[in-house]
Amino acid sequence: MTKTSFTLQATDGLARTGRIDTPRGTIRTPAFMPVGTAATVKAMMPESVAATGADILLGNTYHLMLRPTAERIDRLGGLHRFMNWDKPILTDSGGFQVMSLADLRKLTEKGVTFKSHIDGSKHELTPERSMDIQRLLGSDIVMCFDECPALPADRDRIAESMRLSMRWAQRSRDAFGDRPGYMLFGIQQGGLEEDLRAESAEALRAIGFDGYAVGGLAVGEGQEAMFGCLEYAPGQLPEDKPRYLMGVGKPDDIVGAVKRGIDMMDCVLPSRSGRTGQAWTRRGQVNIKNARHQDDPRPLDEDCTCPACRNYSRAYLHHVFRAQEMISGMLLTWHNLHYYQELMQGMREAIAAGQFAAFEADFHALRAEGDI
Ligand SMILES: CCCSCc1cc(N)cc2c(=O)[nH]c(N)nc12
Repeated sequence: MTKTSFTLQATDGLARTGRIDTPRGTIRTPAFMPVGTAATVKAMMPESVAATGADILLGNTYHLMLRPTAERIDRLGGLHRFMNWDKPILTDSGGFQVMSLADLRKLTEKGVTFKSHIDGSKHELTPERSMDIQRLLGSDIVMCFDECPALPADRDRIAESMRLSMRWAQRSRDAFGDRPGYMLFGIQQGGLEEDLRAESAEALRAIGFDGYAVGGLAVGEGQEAMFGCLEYAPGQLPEDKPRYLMGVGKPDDIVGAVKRGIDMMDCVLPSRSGRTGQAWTRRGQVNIKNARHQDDPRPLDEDCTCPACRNYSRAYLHHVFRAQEMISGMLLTWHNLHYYQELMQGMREAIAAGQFAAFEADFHALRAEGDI
């Protein structure tokens, strides 16, 4: 197969389930995408990430351009070969990470210049350079180069930033060119302003993309404001293309986003919190470092089939976290990513069966029971 396609298979209310077909494999939607920032999902072997059920993972233009550089990865056969992951990879375009990580940033119409947070070296990112880096990496899904303003921000700042991102979206589209088998996603901006988001959606639709991201959220606005924006933002985007909500989120954020028409999400939370001893379960969150677990022979989650829950007790997990043993982050990261993928599979099945409302009710009822 040399082409890509998105097929909607069922809807239930605004929730949708479908598939994105690419030459490197199929992505079942709604999909959760683990984040592999520096060519690794931290504390996980690629085979383990695949075993959790992930169909796709994320990489970061910003991190990989600084170290080991996109040119080196290209010379070594591309990111898939480099990190031993042969399924699809989506890469973010770098602007968001520059604004959150780099030093001495300078933003102009052309792009951004900045100093590396690693060694202070000077760099420039533009829509054209971002497309070139993502091509060198071999990304299956390429993100437009955009600017994501930190919230809160006044309306004029949000409007100005969104319009810059739309000009950058056109330049990204022009620089990406015609690449059968690869997808380019536009990124909607506009903060929490419905009319600015509509303007952004129309600008992206006129340019034309293989998928559309809802950007500019999960930047401190809180769940209520995010859901308020998701009441209208997904519906402003083309119905026949994938809709990707960037940087989200906690399990209840994810269920609420799918309910409102989102098809793809990514977040560092399950892997990052796994390394700090925070387990996400169907009954809520468990801090395994809490002393109450030190004699508990039960698994994290009696109903979970991941290696951590099948083979280890809470007492053991508590011990290896207290002892700062490497296996601690491995086991809890595996559990969290497994749980996230189970949640996505449960939603895909519920939407296909027209039972999403019941799924959502059960999801919240289990968490309300407490006693975890
Ligand atoms: C690997 C990380 C991917 S998601 C990063 C991210 C997260 C959030 N919350 C928003 C944005 C955004 O508006 N634009 C871009 N490019 N990225 C964003």
